[in-house]
Amino acid sequence: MGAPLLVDNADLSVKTLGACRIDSPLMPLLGERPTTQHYIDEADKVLYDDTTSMIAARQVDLAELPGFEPAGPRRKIYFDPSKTRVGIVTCGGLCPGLNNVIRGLVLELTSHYRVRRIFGFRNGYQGFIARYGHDVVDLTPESVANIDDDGGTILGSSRGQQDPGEIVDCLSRMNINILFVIGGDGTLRGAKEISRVATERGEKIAVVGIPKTIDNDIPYIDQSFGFQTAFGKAAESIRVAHAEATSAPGGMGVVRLMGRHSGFIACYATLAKSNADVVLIPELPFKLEGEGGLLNYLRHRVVERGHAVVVVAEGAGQELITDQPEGSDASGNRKLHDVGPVLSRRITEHFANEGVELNLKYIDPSYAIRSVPANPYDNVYTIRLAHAAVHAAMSGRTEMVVGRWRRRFIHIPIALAVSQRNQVDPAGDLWMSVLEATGQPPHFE
Ligand SMILES: Nc1ncnc2c1ncn2[C@@H]1O[C@H](COP(=O)(O)OP(=O)(O)O)[C@@H](O)[C@H]1O
Ligand SMILES: O=P(O)(O)OC[C@H]1O[C@](O)(COP(=O)(O)O)[C@@H](O)[C@@H]1O
Ligand SMILES: [Mg+2]
Repeated sequence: MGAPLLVDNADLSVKTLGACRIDSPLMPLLGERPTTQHYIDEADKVLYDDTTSMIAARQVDLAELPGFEPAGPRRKIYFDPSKTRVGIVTCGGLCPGLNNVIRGLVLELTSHYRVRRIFGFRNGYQGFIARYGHDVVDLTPESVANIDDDGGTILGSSRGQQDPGEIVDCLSRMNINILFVIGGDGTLRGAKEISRVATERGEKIAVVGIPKTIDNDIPYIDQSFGFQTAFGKAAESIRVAHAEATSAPGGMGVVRLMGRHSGFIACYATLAKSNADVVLIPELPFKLEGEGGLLNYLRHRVVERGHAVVVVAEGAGQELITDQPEGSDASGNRKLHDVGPVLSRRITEHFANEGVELNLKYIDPSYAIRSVPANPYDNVYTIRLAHAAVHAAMSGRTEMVVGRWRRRFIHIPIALAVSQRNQVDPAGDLWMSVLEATGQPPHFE
C-alpha cells in the first residue's frame, strides 16, 4: 500500500544513454542558481523519506539517504537538438489531459530545443507495427495548438500486447532518438521492454514516460494527471445521487465509480462533495449480511435519516460475486464483475424483506469522468510534466518516468514505478478523512 522503506539509492538511480556534452539551449534561462524551497539544482536530490522517524530508521549518513533525481533542465544535454527525432505514443485507457501532455511535449521540444521532427504514433503500440497500417502523424506547434480543448487523445490509444522487437525495428527504421510514452502500468512495462531491446541492440534511444492513470494507482506520484479532473466530475454524480435520494421516501443513491484496484476516485469524489453515507473501495472487503453488515447499516441509516448515498468503486466487493464469468481484456487485465447492479439488487431485496420502503437510483458515470478535457489544475500539471519529460529525454535519461512527489518534480525509474500499485491505505489519513466525512464504521463485518 504505502511506499516500502526497503527502497534504497540503487532503486532510485536513473539510467542514461551517455555523457552530456552539448550546451543546453536553456542555459540563458537557467543560469546558476542554488536549491531553494522553489527550485532544485540538478546535482541535488529529493529525499525519499519525509519524516524524522523514517529518516532515523535508516541509520545512515545524510549523504546516503535515498533520494530521487530532481526533474528540470540540465546545463548540458546528450542529444543534438537539430538532429533529434522524436516519437510520441498514448496507450491504455483514456484520462483527462492526454492531449495536454502531447501539446506540452511538442511545444517544449520545438520552441526551446528547436527539435524539428516529431512523430505521433497512432492507436497505442499498434502504431509501430506495420501490419496495422496506421499512418504516423507529423506533430507541429500548429497542429497541436488547441488540442487541449478536447478530451481523449488525438493519437488514439489501444490495449493489447505488441512485440517490443518490432517496435524497436520501427524506431530504428525511422531514426527516432527519443520515445515519449504516455500510459499506465501496462504501457510502462511495455516501455521497459522497448528500452531493453533497444539497449541489447546497441541503439541509443531514450524512452521516457509520462504516467497516466485515472485510478491514481502508480506509486511515487502525489497524484496522477487528470485525476483531479476525474474526481471533480465524479463528485457531480454524488451530488445528483444525493438530490435524488433526499427527494423521495426511502431514497437511496448508488454511485459506481472507476477504480479497479485502488479506490482513490471514490474517496476523493466523496470528500469533494461530502454527502455520501458509505464509500466502498477495493482495498477493504465488506460483508453485506449480519448485524455489522452493510445492508443492516444502510437500512438503519434510511430509517433514521430518510435517505442514504453509497459510493462504490468498481473493484470493491468482487469477492461477493461468484455467479459471473471470469475474463481479461486485450492487455491481460482481469475483467471485473459489475458490482453496482449486484449491490443495488441486494439492497433492494434486503429492504423488501425487512418491509422498509426504498426508492433506489443507480448512477454509473464511468466513461463520462475520463473522456472530458482537463480542468485548469490539470492543464498546469500536464504542461509541467511535459516540460520535465522533455528536459529528461534531451539529457539522455531513459527507462524513467516523470512525476511529482511531495510537490517536487522528479525522475522515477520505470522499474520502480511499476514495482507496486498505489492503493488507499486503510490505516492511512485519507481513509480516516473518508470515515470522518461519511460517519461510516471502519469495517462492515
Ligand atoms: N508486461 C507488458 N509488457 C509489454 N507490454 C505490455 C505489458 N503490459 C501491458 N502492455 C501493453 O501496454 C499497453 C497498455 O496497457 P494497458 O494495461 O491496456 O493500459 P495501461 O497502460 O493504462 O495500464 C497495451 O498495448 C499492452 O498490451
Ligand atoms: O473500459 P476500458 O477502456 O477497458 O477501461 C476501463 C478501466 O480502466 C481504468 O480506468 C483504469 O485505467 P488507468 O488507471 O490505467 O487509467 C479502470 O478504472 C477501468 O475499469
Ligand atoms: Mg493498467
